[in-house]
Amino acid sequence: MTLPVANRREAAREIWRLSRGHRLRLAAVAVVGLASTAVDLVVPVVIGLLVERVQAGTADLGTVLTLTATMLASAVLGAAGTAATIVLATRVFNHILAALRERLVERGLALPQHVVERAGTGDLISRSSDDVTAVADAAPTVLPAVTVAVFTIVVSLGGLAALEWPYAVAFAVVLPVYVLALRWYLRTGPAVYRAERAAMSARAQQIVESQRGWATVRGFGLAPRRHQAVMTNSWAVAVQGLRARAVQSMFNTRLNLGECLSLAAVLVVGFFLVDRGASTVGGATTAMLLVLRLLGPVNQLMFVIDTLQSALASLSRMIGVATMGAADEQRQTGAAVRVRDVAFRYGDGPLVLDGITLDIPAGQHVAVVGASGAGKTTLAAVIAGIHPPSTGTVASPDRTAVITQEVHVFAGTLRDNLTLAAPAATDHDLDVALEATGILDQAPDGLDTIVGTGGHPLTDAQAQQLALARLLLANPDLAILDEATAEAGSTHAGLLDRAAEAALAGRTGLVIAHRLSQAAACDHIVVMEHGRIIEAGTHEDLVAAQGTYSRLWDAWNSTRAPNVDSAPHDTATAVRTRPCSIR
Ligand SMILES: Nc1ncnc2c1ncn2[C@@H]1O[C@H](COP(=O)(O)OP(=O)(O)OP(=O)(O)O)[C@@H](O)[C@H]1O
Repeated sequence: MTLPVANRREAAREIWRLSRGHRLRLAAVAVVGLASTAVDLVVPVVIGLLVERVQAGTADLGTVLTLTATMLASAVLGAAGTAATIVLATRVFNHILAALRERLVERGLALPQHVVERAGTGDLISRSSDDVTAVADAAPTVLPAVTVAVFTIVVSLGGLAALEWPYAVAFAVVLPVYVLALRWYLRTGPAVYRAERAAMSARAQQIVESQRGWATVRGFGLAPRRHQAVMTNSWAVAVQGLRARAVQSMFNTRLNLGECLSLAAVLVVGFFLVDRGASTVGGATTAMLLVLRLLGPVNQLMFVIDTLQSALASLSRMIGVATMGAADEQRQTGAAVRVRDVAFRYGDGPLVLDGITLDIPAGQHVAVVGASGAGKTTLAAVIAGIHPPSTGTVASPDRTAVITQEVHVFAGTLRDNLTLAAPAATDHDLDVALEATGILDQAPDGLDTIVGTGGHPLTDAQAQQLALARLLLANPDLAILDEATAEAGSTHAGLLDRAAEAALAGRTGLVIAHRLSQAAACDHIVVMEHGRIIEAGTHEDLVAAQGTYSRLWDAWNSTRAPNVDSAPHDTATAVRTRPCSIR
């Protein structure tokens, strides 16, 4: 599933909305642009006059100098006006584009994780980089060019008609050639540009994935395969780029044909008019110059439409994300969790969760146990809102924190690492959290202890404690501990269990329990097998029921050493990696 692309109407509506507050400036861009174009058109008229005077033998030095000065003045004024138009337009569009980019980034960051995962982060990155650049490059030239071209066409056609109507007709007869060229281009161009952009997105995705997973790529010797994939994508970009350039050149050929036909038409008409005395040579000269003057902006308009098409394709992709609904599929329920008849499958794969119904009342702690692959982590992810259920409904607290085995320690002080979760927390708050999770006495410089790369080394268990302290500070309504203490050795397991207990106290909790002592400490336990809940109840109920849990409990008791924390992990082995996330 890719991220959405806005259609033309949605894009226009969003641009109009973003232009609020800049409309006066936009009007100024149009006025200055139109005025400078009008001034530019003085030149052909003056040259025609000059030709007439020379032909009539009335062109004295004074007349020539006056007309030349008029032409120079209009050329300078026209150039200044065009420059002013470009500066004004650039400013206005930069403001609009900045607002759009902000919205894009804001929406992109707020997108549910599963949406980004399915679409690929490369697509999102490409939209906020390649597409923004494409639009930014196009914006300052498009508006002035369109304004100038439209005005020039209207004024020049009016001028031709005022000279002699057949001139205007001669040009108008050729206009369908341009219209047909444009229609062909608009039909062909956008799809080619979109394909080019999509290929660029796919390439970005491949590169991002290879860079992010470099450790895996190296570890499994996947470099040649990744390299091949990037090569294939780069080739696709090149092929799509060639197709786009081919379309451009076919368009140019059609424009050249239009240019040639319009000049020929006006020349032929001019010849007949002058021959019959219906027009002067000066008039015919002005007509030809007006047509020549027209061709520039007409071609410019066509070329801008080319850029415009490309920019619009990018703009539609940006607006598609910027206007994505903020709706979170999950319903919120205060601090309780309600799961109803949930089924889930990864892509087109088999059902991984099937008919799951579960209630976690506010403030209660539920443990999930089961063999590896039973679906425990998937259930936690569905409840956390990381994956939407395939069918059924999930209602869970808005503020949910998930801790997995993979905890990231940022380079910096313990204080830096903790204030990530609660920027407004005081040192006292941080100390309390560190103390509750038992890490404070292991930090030589207290909150100022430097950790992360090059700093005081933290064991995996200490990193877990740090994550639990962050969770305490973030103070979510629901804490999901997915294998948070699974890998702790005998010395640390007790510490981690106590840290987890402190982190869960006073909030709703879902614990993927690997040591059954963890499960026994919870209010309620569900046992999963092949994506289904096969048993549920309190520890005592389940032990008394003599079912799967009871067998697991006996096995676990028989293998554990006198120190309960030294027991092996008995219900699951695989470790899933997902960063601690707080919604
Ligand atoms: N991203 C994924 N894409 C496809 N299948 C997946 C994915 N993640 C998990 N699975 C499959 O879903 C099933 C349930 O996996 P899950 O990790 O939820 O089980 P688990 O009970 O948490 O196991 P463990 O304790 O080993 O983590 C397994 O068959 C697993 O292979």
